[in-house]
Amino acid sequence: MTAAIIDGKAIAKDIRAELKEEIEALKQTGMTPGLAVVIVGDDQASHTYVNSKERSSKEIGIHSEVHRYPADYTEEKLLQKVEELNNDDRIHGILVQLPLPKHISEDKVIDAIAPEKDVDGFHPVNVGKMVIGKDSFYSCTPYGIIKMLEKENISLEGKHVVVIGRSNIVGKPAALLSLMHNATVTICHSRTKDLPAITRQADVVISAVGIANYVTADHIKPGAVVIDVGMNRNDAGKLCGDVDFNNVKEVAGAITPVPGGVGPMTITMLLFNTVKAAKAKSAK
Ligand SMILES: Nc1nc2c(c(=O)[nH]1)N[C@@H](CN(C=O)c1ccc(C(=O)N[C@@H](CCC(=O)O)C(=O)O)cc1)CN2
Repeated sequence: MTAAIIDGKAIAKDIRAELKEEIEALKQTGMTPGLAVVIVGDDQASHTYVNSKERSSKEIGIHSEVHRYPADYTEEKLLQKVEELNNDDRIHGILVQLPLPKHISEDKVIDAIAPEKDVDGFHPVNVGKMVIGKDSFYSCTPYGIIKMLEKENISLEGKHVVVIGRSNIVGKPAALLSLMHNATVTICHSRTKDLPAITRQADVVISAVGIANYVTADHIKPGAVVIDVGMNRNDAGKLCGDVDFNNVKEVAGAITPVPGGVGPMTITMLLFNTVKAAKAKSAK
């Protein structure tokens, strides 16, 4: 069997086109969704992601602001900036790019963002709502996985989803969102014993461990769906996921590539959440 390749780029493009139309309609009512992105420090990959967020926002008509600060910017000043953006009526979504420099507490900064503007879905209020199955802003990468499966007509109802990784940003929300879609969910992590024995029971494997070639063909039940969230560099410096793609695709029923799988959905769901925040504001 050779797996169907799930094209995240194409799905992201379709969703962005839908959002563009929705924004045009919102603009007719006098509402322009606004997104503020804050970045501290000089991590090159983070700057690339932020530039992409700015470009993607503008392409679909979102008012976009990026606030760039040097690595020695203080926590106090950053918290003040967040407060200013919380009170800015043109801004419906606020995102602080992670990771932050070590001297700044990510928790403090995330907690300072108004939950109704937390388009990253990282604030404890939004995480708590998700845990109890309520609508909220969901973390963009796992939400992107769910949207991607929906667009591919892959239902999670009654399926066994095995998530590898327990981070607050990907692993835990991916598990909770799968549960919300009536999957039976297992979370595996670095202390899990006999991982392949568990993943081989899965109808859907979501890997978010950050180790190249961690998931091999013997981890996968024939025909299973394999979602690769990893972003690693191989020995040749090439971007690759957690999954041994060439061998796993011969066993799986469907698989996401890296690049071009889950990655493009992350920024798309940020745009989606920004439009959702703007609509919620205009409904008030
Ligand atoms: N505040 C946040 N910080 C971070 C988040 C986040 O969701 N919110 N996620 C990651 C980085 N990230 C967005 O910020 C992100 C990562 C990857 C991609 C992506 O499109 N990847 C492409 C490959 C890109 C390349 O060639 O390097 C792909 O997989 O196809 C988008 C966004 C950490 N920080």
